[in-house]
Amino acid sequence: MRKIHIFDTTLRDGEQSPGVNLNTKEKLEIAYQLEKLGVDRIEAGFPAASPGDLAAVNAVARAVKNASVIGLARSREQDIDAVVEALKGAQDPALHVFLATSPIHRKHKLRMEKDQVLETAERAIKYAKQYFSKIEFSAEDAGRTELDFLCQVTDMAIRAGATVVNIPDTVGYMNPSEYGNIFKTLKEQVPGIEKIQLSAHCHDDLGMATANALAAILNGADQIEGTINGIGERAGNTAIEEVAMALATRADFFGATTTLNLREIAKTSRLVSKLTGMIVPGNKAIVGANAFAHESGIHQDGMLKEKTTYEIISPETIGLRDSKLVLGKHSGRAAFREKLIDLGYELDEEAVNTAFAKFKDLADKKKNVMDEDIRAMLEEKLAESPEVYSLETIEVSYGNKSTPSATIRVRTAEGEVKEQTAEGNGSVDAIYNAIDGLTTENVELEDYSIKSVSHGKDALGEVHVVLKQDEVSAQGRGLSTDILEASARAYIDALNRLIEKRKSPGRRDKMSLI
Ligand SMILES: CC(=O)SCCNC(=O)CCNC(=O)[C@H](O)C(C)(C)COP(=O)(O)OP(=O)(O)OC[C@H]1O[C@@H](n2cnc3c(N)ncnc32)[C@H](O)[C@@H]1OP(=O)(O)O
Ligand SMILES: CC(C)C(=O)C(=O)O
Ligand SMILES: [Mg+2]
Repeated sequence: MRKIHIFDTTLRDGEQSPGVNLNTKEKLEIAYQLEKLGVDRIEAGFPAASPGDLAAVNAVARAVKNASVIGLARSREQDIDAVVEALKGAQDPALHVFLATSPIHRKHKLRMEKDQVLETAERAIKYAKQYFSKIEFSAEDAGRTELDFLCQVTDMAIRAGATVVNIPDTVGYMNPSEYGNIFKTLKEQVPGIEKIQLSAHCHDDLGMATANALAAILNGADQIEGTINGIGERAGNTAIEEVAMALATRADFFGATTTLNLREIAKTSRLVSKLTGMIVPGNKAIVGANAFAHESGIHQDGMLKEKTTYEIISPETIGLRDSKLVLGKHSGRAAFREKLIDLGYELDEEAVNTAFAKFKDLADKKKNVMDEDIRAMLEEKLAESPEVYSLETIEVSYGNKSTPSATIRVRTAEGEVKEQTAEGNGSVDAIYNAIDGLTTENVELEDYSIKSVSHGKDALGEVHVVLKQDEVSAQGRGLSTDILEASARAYIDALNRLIEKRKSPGRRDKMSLI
């Protein structure tokens, strides 16, 4: 299999992401992790950009032992000198020098004719040659450069002494067949091309950075440049983890491989996200939180039977522990049953069905049903003692300039529906006054507490109350995504238990599974 070299530019192009600024310590931490990941080349920064970046590149250059360390420079002597300075102490230093070649860049940015571009780049490469044996030349905006001129530029770079020629799609304008064709043409038409490595550097403006990089590989590219998590200027660069996993997963198709230690991918992604502050979207290929998560019942059932039904990569390959079955409104019984086993509950089929129906109700109200939600739902008391009152509906009116009121409708054990409206000094007080008005019980609220069962705005709220009547007290619990409903449920639960206790005084409260 052909080996594809991985040129990591997380610390240079990745750092060009708006809002990202890595200090020396952070660059070093990422560089050490990139070494563990096994990238071949690390572009550590642009030393001419600032004394701080020069110092950071120098720290990386001195620290890294198992990858070549590279600094970027314009085709200007002072930039090249800054790279020479920054790479002092590097075990395997290399220069990356660039000049734009496309008509748009020549005319508007550089204000140079074609021959001036050729001369300037040639002069820079030859100047650098006295300091570096390894020089990569990039024809910036190669994607929008006339193909015959790009052949001329590549020829010049090889003759001047470049060891790698990079073909950047600087503005992410290419599609895979066009970009692949550039590599094919250069391979066919430029003399001496076999003496150097051809490199691909893609941007994701049209979402094709990885596809374009793979097309380059299919057409002879020896090196892929990219960043971890695909961060970088504007929409970012080719994500290295995507290329590495595409080659590993579809070796049958690409016939090429990297020497990356794939098990370090997840860790590297997390570190880069943490230090750059660039959050990885949940649906990001390979490293997104959902890349190995399955939510829908049919998929979960398939996964439980055989993982390859819905996973083309095993999470262990990139250093994750396992796939996740996420319970939500699309989940089915198979995944729910599995979750119950995971959480340590043994329920018979009927209990599973009852719990599953409750779970579906909850999933309609809540985006993510967490383990804590399921535990709380399962441990909610069984209607073991007959419910004297059960909550039918609740309506609360609250305004900071008006008196809160609540209308509660309950059903009695005999099937009678009763409704009562009451006011209170707060919403919960109004609810409790309305419930009091529905019953003939004279109870005292001894304790009230509320807590969130899981996390997030839609977390389940759990209310505990203790009611007292003639020295007998009972506690009740209510659970809902709405705290007022949870409050009403807790009060009615305690009321039912109090009535039950009065009827059979020796009996203890018992919580049990559904
Ligand atoms: C596609 C890429 O990712 S390229 C890399 C982008 N990275 C950076 O720009 C790194 C951070 N940059 C910087 O700190 C600054 O831009 C510096 C220090 C490099 C230069 O700063 P300044 O001297 O103030 O120049 P400024 O940034 O305003 O303009 C860039 C100049 O470089 C010229 N230039 C651009 N690319 C090149 C090149 N490859 N070779 C030679 N000159 C170039 C421009 O034409 C412009 O020249 P002009 O001032 O004569 O018009
Ligand atoms: C410096 C070059 C390689 C670059 O980042 C680009 O053209 O996108
Ligand atoms: Mg770039």
